[in-house]
Amino acid sequence: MNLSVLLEGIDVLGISGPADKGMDVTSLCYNSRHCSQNSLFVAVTGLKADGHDYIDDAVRRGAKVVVCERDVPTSPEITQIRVKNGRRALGLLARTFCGDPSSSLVAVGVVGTNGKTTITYILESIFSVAGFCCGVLGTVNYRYSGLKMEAPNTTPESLDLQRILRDMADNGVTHVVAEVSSHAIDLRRVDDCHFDLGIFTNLTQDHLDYHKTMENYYQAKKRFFSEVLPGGGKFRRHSMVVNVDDPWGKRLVREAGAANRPLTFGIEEDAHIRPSSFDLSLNGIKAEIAVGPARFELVSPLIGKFNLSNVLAAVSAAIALRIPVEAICRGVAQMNAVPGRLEKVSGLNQPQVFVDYAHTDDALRRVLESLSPFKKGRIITVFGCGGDRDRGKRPLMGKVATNYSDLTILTSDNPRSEDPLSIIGDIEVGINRQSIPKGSPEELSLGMTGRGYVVIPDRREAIEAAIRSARSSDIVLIAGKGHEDYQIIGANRLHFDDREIAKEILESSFQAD
Ligand SMILES: CC(=O)N[C@H]1[C@@H](OP(=O)(O)OP(=O)(O)OC[C@H]2O[C@@H](n3ccc(=O)[nH]c3=O)[C@H](O)[C@@H]2O)O[C@H](CO)[C@@H](O)[C@@H]1O[C@H](C)C(=O)N[C@@H](C)C(=O)N[C@H](CCC(=O)O)C(=O)O
Ligand SMILES: Nc1ncnc2c1ncn2[C@@H]1O[C@H](COP(=O)(O)OP(=O)(O)OP(=O)(O)O)[C@@H](O)[C@H]1O
Ligand SMILES: N[C@H](CCC[C@H](N)C(=O)O)C(=O)O
Ligand SMILES: [Mg+2]
Repeated sequence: MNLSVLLEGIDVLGISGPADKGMDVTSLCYNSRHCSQNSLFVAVTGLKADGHDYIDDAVRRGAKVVVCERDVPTSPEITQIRVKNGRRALGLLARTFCGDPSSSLVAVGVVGTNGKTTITYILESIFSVAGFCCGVLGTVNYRYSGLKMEAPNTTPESLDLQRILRDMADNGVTHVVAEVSSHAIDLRRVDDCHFDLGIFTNLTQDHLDYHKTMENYYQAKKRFFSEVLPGGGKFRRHSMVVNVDDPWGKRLVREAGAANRPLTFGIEEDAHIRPSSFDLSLNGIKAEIAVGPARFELVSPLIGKFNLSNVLAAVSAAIALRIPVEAICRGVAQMNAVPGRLEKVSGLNQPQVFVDYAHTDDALRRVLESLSPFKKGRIITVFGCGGDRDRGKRPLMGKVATNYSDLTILTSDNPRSEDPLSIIGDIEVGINRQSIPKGSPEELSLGMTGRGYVVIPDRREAIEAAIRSARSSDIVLIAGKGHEDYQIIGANRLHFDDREIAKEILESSFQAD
């Protein structure tokens, strides 16, 4: 693409080098290692590294244009374009380079601490029943038109996002549903995507390693509704769907509602869309939904009250997009499982074993609250906390898990660069050791029966101990890694899948019917 076309709309602070705006740029890159002949390299000041340190590398690989935030010595045949914020420029350049793909798509962004992935799956199912061709971007993968791509991040970097949206539009996709993480909003990954609708699920503690305070975390999410979304909506009535059971959701309506005409949903609170009655069982959800004076029935195979909230979010979004109720109900009913979210891995006559992605205290509490009414024996929970992530959530998760479980096994999640035992130590701080004593793995193998917790740092051994000590009347919850098929220990990413391991152990320990 012609450089002068590419630079339209970019706030250029200065240009040095040949500055031949007529030159042709063959590709855009934010990672020097991806540069080739006639690339344009955008130097991004990162949190770990500084793209400006890789300009030489980009040039060596063939980059002819460098967009940067400060002057960097380069050879005279390189065009250097100075901008205030490399990340911001990257998004704009990418949008132009890819032909602004989101303008021809209906795009829904899902924002919130928990429930995003689940809601994208439900909406995907509704869109498909309604006859639309749906693309999804999220934690589990990026998928559209029969393609499935690994997701290095829940929300892709702006350039990757624009490229994928381009490919979606070229392959017949009409509707996109994207999880929009707080990191993505803060790091400007989605600023150049036109969203038609934003969904807010909830806000509870997570990612304070990055945001530092809940207020900052809220402000990051709010930015999506107050700065990224407004003006985008192709559907005049509502461009924002909000869970008003969540106090931050109520605040969001007050602070970002005016420009977005919110459609609210809730189970406990008065809302535009709410269940007039519902029934929760291990077979799923049955609910009568009230939309003003209108009523309709729906069923979902998903388990738990938190999933009723997720269903309401998807239903509200679909209503805002004017999808017929009949298609909404069929779409909800057909979406029977989200990988690694309360995924049942056991069979008949075995303890009920679930693999779930709860990695915050709120998620753990809601999942355990949802399972508790159905327990005939004990609830045994296996979990750990990720390394190099929010440390403040560790004791909170320890408290919730041990309060709601008869037996808790503390283990490792993805320890990353941290010492697994020190992460477990942080979790133990939240446990009331007077009422919930620490047992040893030996006591557990001898049939420890009372309430308590045990530390088994090796995750496979922990899952094995939980399942082997379970009776067929027990429920085992393996939380934190859900769909992940790897474990990150130090810098190594090793194959590891809770579901595979649990099934293997169940097979060798219990006979399924
Ligand atoms: C905290 C965070 O989000 N960091 C993201 C950010 O990294 P960064 O700014 O630190 O980048 P950096 O590593 O310092 O590098 C700076 C620049 O130098 C460039 N570079 C670097 C090396 C080199 O050889 N050549 C080169 O050009 C890099 O390409 C980059 O442009 O920008 C990178 C490029 O897009 C992302 O890969 C990286 O995600 C990291 C891997 C990450 O772990 N992110 C997580 C926390 C995250 O984003 N999570 C949310 C979901 C959370 C949830 O849902 O619970 C997500 O959306 O995935
Ligand atoms: N509405 C909800 N409220 C609270 N907890 C929830 C809700 N929905 C799901 N959960 C819990 O949170 C976990 C993660 O759910 P899901 O993957 O749908 O959320 P997410 O927002 O995409 O998370 P992430 O940010 O990690 O990608 C689930 O496994 C479940 O334990
Ligand atoms: N996307 C989330 C997922 C965490 C999942 C958990 N398994 C971990 O590794 O901490 C994060 O990056 O914080
Ligand atoms: Mg997700």
